[in-house]
Amino acid sequence: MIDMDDLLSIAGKSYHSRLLVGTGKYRDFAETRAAVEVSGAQIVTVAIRRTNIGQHPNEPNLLDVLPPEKFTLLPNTAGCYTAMDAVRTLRLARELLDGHSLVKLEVLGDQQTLFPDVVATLEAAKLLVKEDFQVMVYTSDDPIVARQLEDIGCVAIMPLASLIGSGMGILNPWNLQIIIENAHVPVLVDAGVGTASDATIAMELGCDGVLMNSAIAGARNPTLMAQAMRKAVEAGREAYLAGRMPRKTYQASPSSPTEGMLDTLEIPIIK
Ligand SMILES: CC(=O)[C@@H](O)[C@H](O)COP(=O)(O)O
Repeated sequence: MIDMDDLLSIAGKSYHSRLLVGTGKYRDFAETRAAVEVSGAQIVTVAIRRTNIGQHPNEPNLLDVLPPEKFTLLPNTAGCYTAMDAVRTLRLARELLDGHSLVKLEVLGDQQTLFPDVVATLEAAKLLVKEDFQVMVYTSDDPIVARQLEDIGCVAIMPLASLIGSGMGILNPWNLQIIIENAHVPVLVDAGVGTASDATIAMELGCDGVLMNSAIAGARNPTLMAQAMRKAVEAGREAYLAGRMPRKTYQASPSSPTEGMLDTLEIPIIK
């Protein structure tokens, strides 16, 4: 049973779900809506430069299927390659969403890897925090950059598990662990989750949440995968809170007592 008091707290607001989902790559808005519903996600991220949330008044609007009264929208800067592009994109989002300030910043370094440009990310984060945005920030799994982003005032740090859309899972759990241990704001894995066990591992490591898009949207059955991801995040969180059995050295330990066992037959040594 889920502990209803175990809440994810971001920028002063609390959420029961620790799974955050993207809204891209689905066949249509109906499929997006179905997957988001089943995932149980309360925070959904929207690529402002790709998705219509009012920029094009005569086209289908994502907000009609994911109303802001029901979901916390997280406008993101997917497709931005400079700090200023990202800042301008989020200013537009704030206008379209009546002053909404919780955003996800990502500034990409190149079109091939979609790795974050951490220098530009730091620059954009500084500008956005100054403009009173509450910035959740996509970054590399570098603990030093994570600390610098937190020092700037970002409200959540979102290191990648692996390349966006790759589905390769968590490549560097050790770095993630350092980031988690040192952070004073929520840490959420973002990008690269491929299947349910990846999400569980992230949560077992102590992540506060997981953000994903491709693993659900790209599954053969997106709504079924959305359900699996919801359970995976919950299971990982529970395992983390329960605390795993000690794992000090790789050494066997008999499951039944060894005292009082019958003597074995003496085996002659063959020369
Ligand atoms: C960084 C970013 O924009 C993420 O929201 C990304 O879209 C999710 O990555 P996956 O598609 O790999 O889950």
